[in-house]
Amino acid sequence: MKIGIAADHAGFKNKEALKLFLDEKGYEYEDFGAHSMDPEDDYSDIVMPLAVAISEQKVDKGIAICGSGVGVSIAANKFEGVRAALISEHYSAHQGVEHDDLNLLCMGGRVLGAALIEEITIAFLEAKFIDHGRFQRRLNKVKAIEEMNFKKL
Ligand SMILES: O=C(CO)[C@H](O)[C@H](O)[C@H](O)COP(=O)(O)O
Repeated sequence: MKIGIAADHAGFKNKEALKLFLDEKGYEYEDFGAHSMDPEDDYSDIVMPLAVAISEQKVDKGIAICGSGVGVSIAANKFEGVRAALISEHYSAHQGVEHDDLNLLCMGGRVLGAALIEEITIAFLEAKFIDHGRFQRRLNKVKAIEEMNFKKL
């Protein structure tokens, strides 16, 4: 599984800590930045390369952290094929993947502690989409909405 991670200035320290945790657990990942704590590393800029990689299926699952997790989730969901959600507890982290094929986990570095970020991350990474029945039907409807591309109407 190819994993990508990204964070703005507000999530930078969380991302660095999460990298150590992922190393310890044996996950391989690509760091899409930011690579320092520059306050001009805005969430929209830093999440874009990761969202593009997910959209182009170069990355299977992504993790994005900003101060609240709101900014990165809003920006990332503008990209085709990206299903980003702001998650702050264990249940939604795995249910989001199992039912909704969540592929970008967004978290708030100013909201969550390190232990919870780690627990949520593992739940998200270990979960698999249940690719049949009502979950597939609902996902197909979400994809159909995406394909309508309302801006062109
Ligand atoms: O949470 C965020 C967006 O939802 C951002 O990461 C920032 O934390 C937030 O906008 C606050 O920005 P600041 O320039 O660090 O005050």
